[in-house]
Amino acid sequence: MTFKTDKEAELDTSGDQNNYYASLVQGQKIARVSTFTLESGVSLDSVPVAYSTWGALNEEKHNVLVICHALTGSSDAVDWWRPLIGPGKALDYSRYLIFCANVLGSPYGSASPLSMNPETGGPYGPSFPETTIRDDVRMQKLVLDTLGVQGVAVVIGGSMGGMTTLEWPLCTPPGYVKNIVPIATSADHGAWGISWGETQRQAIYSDSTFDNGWYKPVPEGQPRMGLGTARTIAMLTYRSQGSFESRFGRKRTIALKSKEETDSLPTPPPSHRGSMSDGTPEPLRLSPTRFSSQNYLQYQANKFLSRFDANCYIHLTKKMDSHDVTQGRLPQRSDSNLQSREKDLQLVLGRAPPNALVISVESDILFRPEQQRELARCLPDAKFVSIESPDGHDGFLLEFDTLNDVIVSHLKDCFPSFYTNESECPIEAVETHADKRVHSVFGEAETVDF
Ligand SMILES: CC(=O)SCCNC(=O)CCNC(=O)[C@H](O)C(C)(C)COP(=O)(O)OP(=O)(O)OC[C@H]1O[C@@H](n2cnc3c(N)ncnc32)[C@H](O)[C@@H]1OP(=O)(O)O
Ligand SMILES: N[C@@H](CCO)C(=O)O
Repeated sequence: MTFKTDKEAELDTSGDQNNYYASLVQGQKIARVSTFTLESGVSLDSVPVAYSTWGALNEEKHNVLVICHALTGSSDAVDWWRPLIGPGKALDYSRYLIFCANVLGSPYGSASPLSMNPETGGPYGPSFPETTIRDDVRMQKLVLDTLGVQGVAVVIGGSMGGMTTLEWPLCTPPGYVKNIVPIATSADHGAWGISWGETQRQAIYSDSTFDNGWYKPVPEGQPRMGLGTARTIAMLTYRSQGSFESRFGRKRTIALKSKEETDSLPTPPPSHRGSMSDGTPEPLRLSPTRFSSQNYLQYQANKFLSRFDANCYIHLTKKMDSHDVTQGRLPQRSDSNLQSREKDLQLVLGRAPPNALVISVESDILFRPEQQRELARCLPDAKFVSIESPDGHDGFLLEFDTLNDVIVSHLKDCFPSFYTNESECPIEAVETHADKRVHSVFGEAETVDF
């Protein structure tokens, strides 16, 4: 199938054969947009957009549920929201066509720093142009057009995915999106969020192997120290002090180190070692005792290094920094006619559909509950739900039961016609790979070899 018109998507199965990270994602498809002009004015040609779908379109082609992934997610929502997906669940592919696309700049299959730059024949690397949340929405809408979609029932997403969720009704024709569920997100990325992102980027820049972004872009070529440190910093913002204390407290563990790693440990001078009771220096331990929380962070860093790319990480954190729903959407005003922040937000978000469900995680220190309360006040007739969770920001990826209950009940209220018969799947031909997945097991590994 080929489209000659600019800015239409062509369905394609080739993807980018050289992208290792995209090969980690199961069952996704690729659409290719012939020409796309980014908000920055830069044009890209033959732009791949990786996406996954579950379920089928109804006759009116408007039973679409769009999921927007977070910073390091992929189009495979089953990978990170599995307990919410399935018949009778919040993301019910027997009632909706569920669509989730990978954002621009992510390593999981859409155009990114890993893509080939046609001008050089090599990967874009750090020269990949900046993209915005609005670019993602406009791009994903083109893919929906190609799939024949006439309208979207609801857009749901958390964190960066919540930013995308907010932009969907603002970047598409009025009435195209009927409802939104922004979770653990904000109307703009404030100084706090920008600064955490900058701290993580600085960790990457300071790694000597980063080479201004021109490292070999496969897991082995990564600026490992920098990206690993960025992830450990990020993990602290995704969780909470309470969850760290209750999970790890002062528990200790033995870090199993390789002989090479142990041999390369610097030998501290005797004055820096502890003392034995007779005053002689404490002997060096070859397997130093570590706190369990240190091990956990190291483990998370290593896990991340095997699945994410540093240039993509920098790109996506900058994309989040660009998020501001009011940007370019407010009338020109003189200084004497300035409005309050809330009035400005009401003006812009007033264009979103009514009855949004805004969800907050009460212990979130990154996207703070007051930011979601503000959204709920400024979106027309919105509802606000706070989820009790000790897990901080990542609560939106962990509190499955509560999320499921509040979203199901909300969708039943908003779209009763999709729920007329509880016992039957209104769409028979349901194609999904959701059922074939193995549930991931979260557990404690107190002694980890890395
Ligand atoms: C193809 C792709 O990869 S797509 C992208 C997938 N990822 C995403 O979509 C991003 C969103 N997901 C996330 O951010 C995370 O996965 C979350 C929030 C959903 C869950 O985080 P997790 O890291 O799985 O949870 P948690 O914090 O409980 O950590 C569990 C892991 O830490 C390990 N762990 C726990 N305690 C310790 C410790 N003291 N020391 C070392 N390791 C430990 C566990 O063994 C477990 O290991 P495993 O992941 O290999 O099973
Ligand atoms: N844990 C999530 C948090 C970002 O919101 C991620 O890595 O994408």
